[in-house]
Amino acid sequence: MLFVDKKGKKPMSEREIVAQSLTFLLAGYETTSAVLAFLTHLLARHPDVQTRLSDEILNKIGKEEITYDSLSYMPYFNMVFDEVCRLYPTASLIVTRKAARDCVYGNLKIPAGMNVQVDVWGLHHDTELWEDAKKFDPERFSSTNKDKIKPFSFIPFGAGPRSCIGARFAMLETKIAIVRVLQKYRFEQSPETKEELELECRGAIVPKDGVFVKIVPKEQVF
Ligand code: HEM
Repeated sequence: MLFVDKKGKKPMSEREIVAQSLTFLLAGYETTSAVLAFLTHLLARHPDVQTRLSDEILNKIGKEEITYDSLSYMPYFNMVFDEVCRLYPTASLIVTRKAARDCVYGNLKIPAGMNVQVDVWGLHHDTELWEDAKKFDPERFSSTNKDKIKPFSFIPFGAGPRSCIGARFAMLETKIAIVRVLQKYRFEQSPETKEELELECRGAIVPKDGVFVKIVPKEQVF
């Protein structure tokens, strides 16, 4: 990537390399770290979910080294990850588009050239789309329930040709981090653990004062 293009001809300029690196750092760092923070908080608050996730890790990986293959089939992890991204779509403010032509939706006119922002947060918390929308419930994404989700009502990584290029990578990073910890420890609530997190927007939507949980060694380290 650094020195030649796909056909092995024109090298990337230094400016292009810096731009790509910055995009990956900015788009990829804060978003994933926020998801990890939200996930940690929710696991501490929902020990039943954490136990099921730990059991999946124990069954699929146990004390073995993590590999790409061992991470690829973890259906419960995927459900938990999706539900965290539904409740806390950290990058919901960057899903924007410029109208290519005049459009009319009901009473709303959108002239060509207008910038439009998709209200991802609103979609993910809409009580007409999600039953008990505030509840953390990974079962919404089980193989039987998933089909009931309306198209485009769940878009933590955006949608279409300009959707997040790092979505699979983000999921993989999150899995590696969480599997590593849950192989040996569990998350528990501490006196500082908040019931409702305060949020702030720093490009990504993040927990305002971080999250507080206890990390306790498992009695039986496997
Ligand atoms: C959980 C973590 C992440 C979330 C929630 C997230 C979310 C998003 C969203 C919502 C968009 C806009 C998509 C659209 O407008 O339709 C986006 C774009 C993008 N993301 Fe991510 N992202 C994450 C992680 C990453 C990672 C790890 C990378 C790279 C290593 C990355 C690189 C990018 C890039 C380059 C774009 C711009 C794509 C384009 O304009 O074509 N993201 N991301």
